[in-house]
Amino acid sequence: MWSKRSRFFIILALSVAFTVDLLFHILPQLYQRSIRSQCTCDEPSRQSAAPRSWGSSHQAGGRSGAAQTQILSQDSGPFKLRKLFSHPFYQTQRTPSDQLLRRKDAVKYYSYKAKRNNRQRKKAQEENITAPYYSSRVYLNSNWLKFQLAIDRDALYPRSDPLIDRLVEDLAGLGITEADHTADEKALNGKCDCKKVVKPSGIQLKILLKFQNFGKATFKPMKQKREEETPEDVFYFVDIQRHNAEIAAFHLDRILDFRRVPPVAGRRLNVSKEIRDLTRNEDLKSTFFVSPANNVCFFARCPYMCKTEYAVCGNPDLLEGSISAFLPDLYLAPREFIPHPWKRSYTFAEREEWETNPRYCEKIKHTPPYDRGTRLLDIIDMAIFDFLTGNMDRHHYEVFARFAKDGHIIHFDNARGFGKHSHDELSILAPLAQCCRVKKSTLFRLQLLTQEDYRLSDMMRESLLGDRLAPVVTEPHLLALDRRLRVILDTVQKCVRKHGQEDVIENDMGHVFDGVNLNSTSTSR
Ligand SMILES: Nc1ncnc2c1ncn2[C@@H]1O[C@H](COP(=O)(O)OP(=O)(O)OP(=O)(O)O)[C@@H](O)[C@H]1O
Ligand SMILES: [Mn+2]
Repeated sequence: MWSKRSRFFIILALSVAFTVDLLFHILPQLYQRSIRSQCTCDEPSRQSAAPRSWGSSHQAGGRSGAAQTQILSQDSGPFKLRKLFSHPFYQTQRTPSDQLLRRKDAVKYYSYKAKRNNRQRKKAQEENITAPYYSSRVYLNSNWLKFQLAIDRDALYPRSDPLIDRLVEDLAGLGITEADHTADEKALNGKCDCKKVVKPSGIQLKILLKFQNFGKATFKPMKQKREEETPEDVFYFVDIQRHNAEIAAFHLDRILDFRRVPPVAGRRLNVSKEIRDLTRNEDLKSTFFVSPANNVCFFARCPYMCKTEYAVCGNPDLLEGSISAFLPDLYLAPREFIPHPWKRSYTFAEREEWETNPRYCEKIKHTPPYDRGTRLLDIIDMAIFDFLTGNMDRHHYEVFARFAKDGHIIHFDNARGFGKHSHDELSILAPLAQCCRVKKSTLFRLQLLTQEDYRLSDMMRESLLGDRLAPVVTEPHLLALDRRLRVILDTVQKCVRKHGQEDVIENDMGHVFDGVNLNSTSTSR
């Protein structure tokens, strides 16, 4: 058998092997496990983990502290939301609607643009910029194109389609290939050849992002922390834009079943690597600087009011913001830009007619495009939506030109909502209060959202947990939604008392819910 000496060496070798295993495998694993059990796990890196979206897989990941704890405590995702979306009020079928785009035209147009981009790539490489190559394989099957192709006369996206959740995941996680000023900022600098210039965008800073799959989006950076309320003396037209309001508005619009806000996701960008290094726009590049606190900052270059005081800064590079999916290019789907009939005066002293004339709605009712179809009712839906968020900045609205008077309104630009949770701005409800009209479908859903099992604040809380920047808004803002919902329903009730149900409630649901007693879903709780 083995000598004493070789037995000694075998034991020694085994002890060394065990010690190595203990030191380098067992202990680190135990340590990791103990950390994981306590950690509030910060968001993992951008590309490695797309945010968990409610429509797809339901494991918790990519969440920060409080939000993650909350998700883990609810076994498998958004019970309440799923229950809401399967309620009969959310199942009504409309007749198949007109699509906005013809697939053939869209594919031809984007293929042309991809080819043009590929040609520019060559030039860019000569300038030492790495530009991406777009093959049709990259974009023909992508969620942004599917989203654009699904837009129809009734809404920007279909109900309960997992496509939207996948698109939101893309917005929050896909690799960015290029950054630029948005078209309206280019127009201000005289560099836009676009036929349809929208309007000056003042001090608001937005960035156009292009993704690796040829999709596009607008990024609005964080300017105000979630916890800050807009000070009382600030006028609505100089109020700051809030990225979290853009995100929350998308979720609210979906919960109300309007589906008129383009999909939005929250995301933290590395402003050096994902904006400065990826832009070929020298103007944009030149607005970057390092702050005294060593943070990377940049600002909007525009003809008035844009100085470094209005800059946004990363920490030191990371900056959170909202990313909104692009609607089809204006070449494919031109939009009309229409002044809002209840727009506010954008001066300190002047008043608009709707503020002084109690019969203003009568006049509007007889003015095209409000004299037929659902446009006026859509404006009232938008007033309800804006009252809930507290957004007073609705000066214009946009519709797809192709649908003319029959198309839905697009709820663009919701960044001035969620400013004050402690104040309900009743004047936003003027279209409803003055016209005393509301769609039955809207009213039914609003009433449903006051019920214990479907409470609006609970729906919003749950829905927003799906965003990477959760919690997107603070608790008082969520509770304000319930309070404001009651104000809306009280306004409708007053109208019904004055004019009768027939005159106030527009039956857009056919006879399916004829048996439902509006009072059985009453506002009082
Ligand atoms: N997701 C999008 N897809 C396509 N176009 C968009 C999108 N978001 C914004 N736009 C266009 O850009 C315009 C300005 O956007 P938005 O109002 O959100 O920015 P803003 O900085 O608040 O501008 P403003 O100060 O003019 O209100 C919109 O009216 C719309 O025409
Ligand atoms: Mn705006």
